[in-house]
Amino acid sequence: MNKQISVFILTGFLGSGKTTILKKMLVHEKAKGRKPGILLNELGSENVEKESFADESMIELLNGCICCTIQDDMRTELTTFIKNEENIDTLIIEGTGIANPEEIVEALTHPDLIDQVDIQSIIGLVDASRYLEYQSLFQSSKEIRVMLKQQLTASSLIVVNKIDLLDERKLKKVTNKIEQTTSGYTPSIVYTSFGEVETEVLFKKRFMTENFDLVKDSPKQQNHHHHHHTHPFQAMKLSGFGKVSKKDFTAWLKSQQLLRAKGYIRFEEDDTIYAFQYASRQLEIKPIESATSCLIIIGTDLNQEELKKSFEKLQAT
Ligand SMILES: Nc1nc2c(ncn2[C@@H]2O[C@H](COP(=O)(O)OP(=O)(O)OP(=O)(O)O)[C@@H](O)[C@H]2O)c(=O)[nH]1
Repeated sequence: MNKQISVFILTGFLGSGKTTILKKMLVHEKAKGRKPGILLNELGSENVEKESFADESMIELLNGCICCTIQDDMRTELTTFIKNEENIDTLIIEGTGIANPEEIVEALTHPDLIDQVDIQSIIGLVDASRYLEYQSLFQSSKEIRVMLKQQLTASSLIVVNKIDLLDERKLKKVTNKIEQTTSGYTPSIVYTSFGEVETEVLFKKRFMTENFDLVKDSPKQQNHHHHHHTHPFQAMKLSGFGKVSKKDFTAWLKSQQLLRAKGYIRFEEDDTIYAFQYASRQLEIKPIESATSCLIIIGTDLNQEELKKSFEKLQAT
């Protein structure tokens, strides 16, 4: 397999400190002798911070959020970037303040891209000085609260930033609120100002993507897969499988606890290879010219061994 680029995703509401932390990460990577690249996404037609990154290897995605509308753009841009900038070791993605990080994971786990990147962590920034206001029924909107929840529950590390701007009593309230929002997700939380987080904490690998090759992973070798319990939001890829029945596959997808599945597949019913998308419990298929079968699953607390076993059974029947 070719070299994989380590990817960090920075998320957090407007002004929470994403750019501040991004700059620190760039300094750290360079000091370690690694070459970082950055992907900046802006809602507007111009990136006002561009000047600060004039010397960096950079992709800019303007005029929209990395959501469904420009996800394809992001994937194409990334694929070209990876091809042209062979010496990049680390890629740091800063979403817009209103991006849902799951959409970024979605683009990175596209079957054509997943093997080239290694998602390390989703770092969620919180502006401690304004968090209570954003959570208040009176001072903010439902959209803001929903978005903050999406950002925090998808994060593998939460950085509570700007603690210089509030007292201990208020910080305690912020902590309680975050714990309430993320209950059941258990991401790690650190407290800081100006994004001063120890690099071991910041750069720790917290997002897991497991690869299962059904041809190579004979039953005897299965114990090679480690079980990581760092964060429940994760991805897995299955490859090396043959045709399956379309009916069984659809039923199987619906019987599993998944957020999302996608990939390339051949059905017993005909000889075509299809690109498929499974979201909101709906399966969509589209014939394509050529591809190697693979199945990518994204979810929380996936029982990967069980999923793999039950999918293997599907093939045998
Ligand atoms: N007082 C204080 N200011 C901070 C802290 N961290 C960042 N700032 C300032 O807050 C402002 C916004 O920080 P950025 O890092 O640009 O935030 P961002 O999340 O990238 O903002 P957007 O680009 O709007 O999404 C800047 O002026 C920073 O210098 C902090 O811990 N305390």
